[in-house]
Amino acid sequence: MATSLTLIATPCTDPRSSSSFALAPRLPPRRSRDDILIDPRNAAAARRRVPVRGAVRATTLRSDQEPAGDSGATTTKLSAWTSVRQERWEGDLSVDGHLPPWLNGTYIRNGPGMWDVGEHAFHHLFDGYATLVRVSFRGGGGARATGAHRQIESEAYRAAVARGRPVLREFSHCPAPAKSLLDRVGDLVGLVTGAALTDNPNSAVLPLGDGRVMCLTETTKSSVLIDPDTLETVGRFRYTDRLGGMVQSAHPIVTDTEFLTLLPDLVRPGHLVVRMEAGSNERKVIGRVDCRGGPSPGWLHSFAVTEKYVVVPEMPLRYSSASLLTSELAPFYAFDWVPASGSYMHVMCKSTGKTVASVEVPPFMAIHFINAYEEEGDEAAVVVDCCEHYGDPAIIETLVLSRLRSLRGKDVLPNARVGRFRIPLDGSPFGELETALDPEEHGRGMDMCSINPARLGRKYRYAYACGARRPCNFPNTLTKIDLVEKKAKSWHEEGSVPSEPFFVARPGATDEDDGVVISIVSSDDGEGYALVLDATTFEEIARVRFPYGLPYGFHGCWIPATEE
Ligand SMILES: CC1=C(/C=C/C(C)=C\C=C\C(C)=C\C=C\C=C(C)\C=C\C=O)C(C)(C)CCC1
Ligand SMILES: [Fe+2]
Repeated sequence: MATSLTLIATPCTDPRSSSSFALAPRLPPRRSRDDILIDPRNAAAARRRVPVRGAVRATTLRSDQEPAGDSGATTTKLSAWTSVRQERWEGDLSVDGHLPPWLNGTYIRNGPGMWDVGEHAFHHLFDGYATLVRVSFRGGGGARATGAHRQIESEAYRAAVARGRPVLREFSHCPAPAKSLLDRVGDLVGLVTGAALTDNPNSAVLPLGDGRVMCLTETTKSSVLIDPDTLETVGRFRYTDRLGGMVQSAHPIVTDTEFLTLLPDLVRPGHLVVRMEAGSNERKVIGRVDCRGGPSPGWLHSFAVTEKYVVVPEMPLRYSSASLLTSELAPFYAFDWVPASGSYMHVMCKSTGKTVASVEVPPFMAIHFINAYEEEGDEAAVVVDCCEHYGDPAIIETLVLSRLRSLRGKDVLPNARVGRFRIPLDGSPFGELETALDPEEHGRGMDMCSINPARLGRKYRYAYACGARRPCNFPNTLTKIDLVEKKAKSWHEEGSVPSEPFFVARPGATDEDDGVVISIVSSDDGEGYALVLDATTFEEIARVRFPYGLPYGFHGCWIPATEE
């Protein structure tokens, strides 16, 4: 079996695009299925898996360690959990349906699209090397769009490709300890300084207020800038402050003027709340929240803000400092589940840095916060919504790749709901956690959410998220949640895996749901397309098709076209 991962340039001439190319890693052949020849010149053939003369040979990187499949896992053409087959591609996309004439700009999605390197197959969804997918809409409602995908060239990715195996610590993967004493000293230095941790920025993609576009995940060093047109990795985002910190939230809150984020303190459990002005690389501390439980801060993938406050969650799934500093896996990979440590919500005033509320709340488990807002009056409070997994960290294990591949159609997705916290601002010691709407409305699946950004930190009505049509092992619907009527509408197609529904507002819109929702879908028959839904009716209005299936990805963003 070929194990070399040397990158080889393989020119790819696509008559529909003058700038198409592919750079395919030399990869081990698949064992379980036929190799696939993808030729962007013949999308239909690629979809039917018909080899095309002169096509770019791009071998699929599917893991050999896939368990003996059931539920059709061995026969499906679904590409969601399969490594992207080429390092990059770019070309024209065909549109089925009618795009709104005002849709003029670029949608980019980030996510872990490559889970295999050399002989090594990653174990967990979160481990994959970052793959960007772009769809550019030209406005005017035309029947064409352009698209691309490209790997982010982090140090973790480049080193893995060069060495034919992962070199840095990924979510569920710790590199084997060095053999020589000298190398072991080097390893220790790497662990203590954070140099041994990944910089693979596979979670979010964020247009900053100054026009730069950042991709990142949970390590501070994973912040990189990319070119939104070419998807090229521009380079690491260098913070010019001296705040350091090994980890950060993967979801900074970015507006035209600022970038707010949280830096967990693993040594003295707490979080620094920091702000960076648009155009700057310097984070400044707003304040510090001390954790109330221990022994380390609660995992903080995302958080929420209101107009005046930053809400800092503290849940019992806590960073395992030992795991991050010794490169050994904890019970939940990088985390420990410590239910006795309690669950808390802290509220910090953005302008003074003072903690105005710190309450104990019922146990919770949330990866993604949806939004938050202030309620005024006699019973002033902060309301915070999240995708809540009933205080159970089982969702982490649900996202192991072998389970995603082999348990399709089995009803093993843990229940989730829209959890709504009420944090009183009158000094009361406790906050409430209730279910915002009957979870049956969205099939008891709930994650990967977006809102109209104009409602950020304000009272709002609609959230878009992935829900469930059971039986399923992964969220498989796109769902619009009406938090006032407490109802949901869903899009679903049997066997398809849609990624985060991302809301894009119509320019000039005043209604909260006036716009479209974009999601990238990996379909059961092996196709990959951007689905565009009318956000008001939640009806499908267009599919923008890639000539090959796409891997699952996490979060998207929208960059409006600039006036020419
Ligand atoms: C989490 C830590 C690390 C790495 C994290 C990475 C690389 C990615 C995390 C991605 C996440 C949390 C994605 C969440 C997706 C949730 C889904 C799809 C939910 C579906 C539910 O139904 C480090 C940097 C390795 C170490 C610190 C912790
Ligand atoms: Fe996320």
